[in-house]
Amino acid sequence: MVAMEIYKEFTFEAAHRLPNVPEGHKCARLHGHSFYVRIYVDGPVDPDTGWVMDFYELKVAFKPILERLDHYYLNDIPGLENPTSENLSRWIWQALKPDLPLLSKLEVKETCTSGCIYTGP
Ligand SMILES: Nc1nc2c(c(=O)[nH]1)N=C([C@H](O)[C@H](O)COP(=O)(O)OP(=O)(O)OP(=O)(O)O)CN2
Ligand SMILES: [Zn+2]
Repeated sequence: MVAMEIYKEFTFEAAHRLPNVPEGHKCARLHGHSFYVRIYVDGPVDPDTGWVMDFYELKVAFKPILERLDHYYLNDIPGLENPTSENLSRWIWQALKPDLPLLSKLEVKETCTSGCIYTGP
């Protein structure tokens, strides 16, 4: 059976500040981003359906997590007191993996030019 990696993209808006940056760093100030998240799952292509899993199921799995992030101040969310891209990636992974066992990788971008790729655990 052929294995493939598929993905789905999401965006959300949120505010944050980075509490542990050096004095005078611009990211210590409150600011916001249009965050971009790409969720990957890896698995065998079912010969009957022709897919690894339905993209819709991926959307359903991520929805409750998205709702915890969208239009919130990330620093207020338990586990995201220091909401760097790296910490946000790990936080999403830990929240999503139990409901999405085929999760293989995720990307978080906070600007057009800056982001993080995480492969767990
Ligand atoms: N390794 C990390 N470095 C930085 C993070 C991070 O999460 N991980 N975060 C920030 C800030 O949140 C900042 O908002 C984004 O940084 P930066 O790429 O410098 O943003 P710019 O808008 O200035 O990007 P340019 O495209 O270079 O204008 C900082 N560092
Ligand atoms: Zn930022």
